[in-house]
Amino acid sequence: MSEHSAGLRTEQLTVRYGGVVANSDISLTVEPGQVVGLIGPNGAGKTTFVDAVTGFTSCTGEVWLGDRRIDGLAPHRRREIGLTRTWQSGELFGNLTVAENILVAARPGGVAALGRDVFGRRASRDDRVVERALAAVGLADVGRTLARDLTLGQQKLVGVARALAGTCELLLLDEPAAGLDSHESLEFASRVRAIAEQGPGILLIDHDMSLVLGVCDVVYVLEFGRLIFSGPPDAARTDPAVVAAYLGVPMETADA
Ligand SMILES: Nc1ncnc2c1ncn2[C@@H]1O[C@H](COP(=O)(O)OP(=O)(O)OP(=O)(O)O)[C@@H](O)[C@H]1O
Repeated sequence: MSEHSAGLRTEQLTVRYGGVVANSDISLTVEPGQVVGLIGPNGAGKTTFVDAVTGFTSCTGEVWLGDRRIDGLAPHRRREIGLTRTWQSGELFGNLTVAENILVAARPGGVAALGRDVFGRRASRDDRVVERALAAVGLADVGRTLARDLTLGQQKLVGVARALAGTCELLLLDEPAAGLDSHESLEFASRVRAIAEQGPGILLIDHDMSLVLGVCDVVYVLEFGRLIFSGPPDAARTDPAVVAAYLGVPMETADA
């Protein structure tokens, strides 16, 4: 992670898939150190937004990381300058250790590179990358554990550590807590908050409303590709448009 993280800003980001406007004029900001939620019903366009920001789908409009406009950059260049993400299908490689799972994502050459020079001069630098990434998610001692031997909650955190390894200015988490029980989800939320406090802004997509509304500083709500709300989580809980589009009924505040 960088000590001086850069925020994310999009201006009128629009994605069309044929006749479907999956994202329409989305202007959104994630400041360094902020946790920002992006919520909405299935098919609202949340993953499309992450794909567009990270360069995996094309868009019109503008994407900025700090003072650098990045919407013309290839996905791997955006990753190199610190725009990192998790994937909805972000399973770990069960037969690899946690450290190997992290290095596979963090290093050019992937699994092959691990075999080539695991005993070489890059090894100590790799150790530091793994150490820092695991410390950031509060899992200092699991580097040598096989990924399949972790609890689901630990696996989710290693998925986040994998995204944090190397340069991370801005972290996009796409349904990172799917499948966690309420206790694990609370633990996950505190880790997300702790990561943001170390510098990077975080964009969090999840359907667990206790998690999102509990941990985020700001939330944006999408419906049919359009933003229908942006503001503090407590205002989202009772906003009529958000309730009608997504929540169904107003939600109590976290401390109610
Ligand atoms: N590659 C694609 N080609 C064509 N249409 C797509 C593609 N990806 C997504 N869509 C469409 O774009 C819209 C937004 O989908 P998206 O997956 O971004 O929604 P989402 O909010 O992430 O949904 P979920 O909560 O189910 O993950 C949907 O109508 C979807 O069918």
